[in-house]
Amino acid sequence: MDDEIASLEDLRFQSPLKIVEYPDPILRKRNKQIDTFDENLKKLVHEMFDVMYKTNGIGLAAPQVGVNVQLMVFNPAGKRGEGQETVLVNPRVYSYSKETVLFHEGCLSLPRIYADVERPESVKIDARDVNGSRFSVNLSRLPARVFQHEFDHLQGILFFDRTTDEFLETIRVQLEALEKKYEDKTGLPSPEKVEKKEAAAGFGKINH
Ligand SMILES: CSCC[C@H](NC=O)C(=O)N[C@@H](C)C(=O)N[C@@H](CO)C(=O)O
Ligand SMILES: [Fe+2]
Repeated sequence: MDDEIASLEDLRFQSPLKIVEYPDPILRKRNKQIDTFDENLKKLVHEMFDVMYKTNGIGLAAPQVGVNVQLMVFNPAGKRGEGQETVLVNPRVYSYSKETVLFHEGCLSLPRIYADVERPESVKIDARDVNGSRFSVNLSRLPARVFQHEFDHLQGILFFDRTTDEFLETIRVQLEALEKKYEDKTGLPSPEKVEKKEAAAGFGKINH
């Protein structure tokens, strides 16, 4: 676990939030712990839900909007006013179920790309809420799936890092198109290429 604490500067953001797409290096950076529970954090959370709903998401991690801190929001219903909105600050996993399930997953940072990803069916976590109060919760089914997808973002892992090389071949063209889009937009070489997956995957070894 990364114990570095985010400064006020690290928590600064620009409205309206925009989704950061692969292969932007922001998605692979370390995400710092939050210990400032103020109005700025509440505004960031509110705007994260806004952009998540607007882009047809069901979960969003702070690095996906360019803020490298340990924060995620999700609502498996995907609509404001429906389902349950969850905000997790500095989440930690206590345990994963042995039972795993496959799910067809998409990512707002990899538009229109989907993959079957195997993950534990349920997970026990603890976290702080937006006011800084600690709580524990057991998640299963879709909430557990979304949590694990967002928790990966907080470790710099993208869902295609968890697929087989054979599957990767089937989405290579789409990943390369995103790499070209990044190069055209920034004038910089893509910081990672799909064929260099092994070297570029996150900043830690994937455990399951
Ligand atoms: C199944 S976990 C997906 C979480 C992801 N969050 C951030 O990247 C996300 O919201 N992805 C969307 C593409 C998504 O899953 N949208 C839903 C509802 O439109 C879908 O079924 O595609
Ligand atoms: Fe994602």
